[in-house]
Amino acid sequence: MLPYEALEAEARARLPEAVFDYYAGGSGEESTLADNTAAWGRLRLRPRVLRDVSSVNTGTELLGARLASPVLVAPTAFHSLAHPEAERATARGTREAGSLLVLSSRASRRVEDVAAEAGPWWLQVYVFKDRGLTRALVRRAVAAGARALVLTGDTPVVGRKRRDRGDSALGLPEEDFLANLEGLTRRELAEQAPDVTFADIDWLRELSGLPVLVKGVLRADDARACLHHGAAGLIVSNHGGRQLDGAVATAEALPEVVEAVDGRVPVLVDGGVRTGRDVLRALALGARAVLLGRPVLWGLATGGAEGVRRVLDGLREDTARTLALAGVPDVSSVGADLVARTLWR
Ligand SMILES: Cc1cc2nc3c(=O)[nH]c(=O)nc-3n(C[C@H](O)[C@H](O)[C@H](O)COP(=O)(O)O)c2cc1C
Ligand SMILES: CC(C)CC(=O)C(=O)O
Repeated sequence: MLPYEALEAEARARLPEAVFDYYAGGSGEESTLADNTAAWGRLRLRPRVLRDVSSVNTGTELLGARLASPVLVAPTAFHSLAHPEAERATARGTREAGSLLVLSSRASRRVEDVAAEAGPWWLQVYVFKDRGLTRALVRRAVAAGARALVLTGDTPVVGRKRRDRGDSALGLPEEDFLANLEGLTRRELAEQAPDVTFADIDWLRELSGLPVLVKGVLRADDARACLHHGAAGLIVSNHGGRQLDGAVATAEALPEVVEAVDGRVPVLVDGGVRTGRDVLRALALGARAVLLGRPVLWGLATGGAEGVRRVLDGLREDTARTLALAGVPDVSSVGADLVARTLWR
């Protein structure tokens, strides 16, 4: 079994079935979920030979943050389903690994408590129907030291997951569901705003004074519109195959977005990144960094903060070995020549 498969199997054995299915599952027929991993695997590599790789540097700088590798933690909801220390453990493991946490608006612990354990972190923003809830959360995140906001653009409504057994099967306590929605006592009021638009990028930037990245971009025209509204970075993502099923795999969408952005802001990518080879493929297609969703949840479920650290350290080591095998001594010198584009169609 590959290390990722073994980790997932261990998490599956530990978690209640409904929780595992909530984390692992995708929407619709799960075709995008399957495609994400498969699409990275289809990209063939073109290693360089006879380069001195006696020292390989995976260190990366991203919007002012120094990171041990170009791998970040993607925002995922409700970590208390995986571990009693929840997002506090995720934050600690991420910091110990020298990575950056993107904290979900749907975190099950208060942002202030998570921030106390975190290294550099960004807040993922869902715009709620009641924009006052979003405003209050953003203000708290700024006060607690968030360095950027990540507006998720692909979730005006929540995708229907085929393995969903309903909220009650998850057993998520009400206070965990509402952890960051101040004063809210009923779940219904925490609905996504279906009228979220590009103008909300401007709103969030003015409200917070922080750089705003947009997550969920899969097209060149949307990428250009985000830049027009002052986005400081883009994340090519299909939400791990949990929103519009049938949406293009992120490895396929990335080149189009990179081309449209033309180096003006960093482009990141997530979805099905599991190995150092996948990290190399993403960088070769022009991404500055990748984000990990489910692998971090499996690390948390199997080992708390230490489990999260192990997952991130493991991927950093795999990335370093991959770079050495590809003849690349420094992540910053990964270029488009590393992938065979003729086979990629
Ligand atoms: C259980 C789960 C919860 C998620 N919750 C959020 C969320 O609250 N906000 C968000 O922007 N994305 C959310 N995502 C999407 C991730 O940020 C990310 O795009 C995706 O998981 C990356 O794919 P991967 O899991 O294959 O690595 C969630 C994904 C999962 C699996
Ligand atoms: C509460 C949901 C909107 C969280 C999420 O983004 C997801 O489960 O994919």
